[in-house]
Amino acid sequence: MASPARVDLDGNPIKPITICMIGAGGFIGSHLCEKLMAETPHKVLAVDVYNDKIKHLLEPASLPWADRIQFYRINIKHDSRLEGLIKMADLTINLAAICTPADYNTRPLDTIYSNFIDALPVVKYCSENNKRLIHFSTCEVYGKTIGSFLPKEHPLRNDPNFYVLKEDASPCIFGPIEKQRWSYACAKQLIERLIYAEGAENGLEFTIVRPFNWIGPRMDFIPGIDGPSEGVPRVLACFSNNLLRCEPLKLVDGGQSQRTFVYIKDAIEAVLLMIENPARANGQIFNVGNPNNEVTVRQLAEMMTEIYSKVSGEPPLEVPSIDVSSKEFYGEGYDDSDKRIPDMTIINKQLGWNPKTSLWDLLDSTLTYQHRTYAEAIKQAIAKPVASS
Ligand SMILES: NC(=O)c1ccc[n+]([C@@H]2O[C@H](COP(=O)([O-])OP(=O)(O)OC[C@H]3O[C@@H](n4cnc5c(N)ncnc54)[C@H](O)[C@@H]3O)[C@@H](O)[C@H]2O)c1
Ligand SMILES: O=c1ccn([C@@H]2O[C@H](COP(=O)(O)OP(=O)(O)O[C@H]3OC[C@@H](O)[C@H](O)[C@H]3O)[C@@H](O)[C@H]2O)c(=O)[nH]1
Repeated sequence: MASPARVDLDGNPIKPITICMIGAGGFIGSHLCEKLMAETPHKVLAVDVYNDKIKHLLEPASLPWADRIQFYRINIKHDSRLEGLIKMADLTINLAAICTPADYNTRPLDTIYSNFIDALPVVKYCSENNKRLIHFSTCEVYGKTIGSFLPKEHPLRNDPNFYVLKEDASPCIFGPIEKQRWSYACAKQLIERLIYAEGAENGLEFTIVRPFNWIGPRMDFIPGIDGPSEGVPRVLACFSNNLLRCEPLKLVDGGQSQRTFVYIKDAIEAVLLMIENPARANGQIFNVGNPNNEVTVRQLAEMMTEIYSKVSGEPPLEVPSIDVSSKEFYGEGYDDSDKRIPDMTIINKQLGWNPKTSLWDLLDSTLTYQHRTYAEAIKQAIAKPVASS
């Protein structure tokens, strides 16, 4: 019996489309490709310089979706095939970016080029060819909260008007130019403004996504195992690496910054709704996060330590964390977002989406994955120098 036709939020049947996904080999791209292959009839032209995270979707040729996904090893900085792929597709999703904070102040030029200049042709080709674009921006475009400028004990710091981040109302507050941490946020803000202007002046159909710390399996890399030993990934991978190696977790400037974390699988549901409901998503900027999962970085470290001990069966370290200064950890020019609570009004109204997974549950499944994937390799890497001496 044929499976029932899939319908959108307004009850209309969903037609299969072709998606040009740029940055498909990254963390978010790999989960989005998985979802599209397993649960939809859509085709994906997967563009990236790497494909390790989607290899399991590309091989063997007997996979049920083999004729619906094709990988193109393309650096969008300089490859004339890009326009052709955008023309072949109904929708382009641009995920490509340098997006790890350790790069923002140490490789500021690459960061600005990657997040602004390299995204320009993608926007231009979509606009000129009347193709829909879903562009990945960031919650970092909000920068610091208004409340962060009030004295520590000021009562208005507890007023949501001073910290909740709203797509259509909140200002974007960055530090001075020498704090190059904000070069990423600034480049992302300018490409958002350009896309918005293409919509206003030339009718580009666009959706902008502002992810609020999406985390889960396959995020970044474990230094010395599947990435450079001196590399500094985002916090989930940094802390996972410390836990796997039985080293104290490093709390930058005391771990006082606050974040809300959302499970990648919840967030991907929101992206699928955007893909399949263009009438509700076009012209919108969406916060995608989980306002209920807020912790300080210190609390995150404590929670991950407890969960990892349960998952691995190893007792927690006697000294589970140490404080490091941001200058020591990231170098000159680092700065930080103090607090990130997404307002959910727009995504609720347009797409009826809400995140489901608690921080405890998402860390439990993610750390189970990290342990299963890396514990043995770390053990061998640690044993190596001893064995060869
Ligand atoms: N993960 C999050 O919580 C988060 C938060 C805010 C914003 N974002 C945004 O979402 C997008 C995806 O993030 P992610 O977490 O999957 O990062 P990621 O680094 O895992 O993925 C980015 C992918 O883009 C590819 N890429 C970069 N430059 C390229 C180029 N010139 N040509 C071809 N491919 C290129 C990389 O190889 C990588 O596979 C980024 O734009 C990022 O700024 C993510
Ligand atoms: O080992 C570590 C790593 C990180 N941290 C802290 O943990 C917090 C989170 O750091 P992450 O590296 O995950 O990145 P951030 O949340 O600061 O920014 C991220 O969020 C939005 C996206 O656009 C980007 O993926 C990235 O810029 C920061 O306060 C950082 O200083 C530690 O205390 N210890």
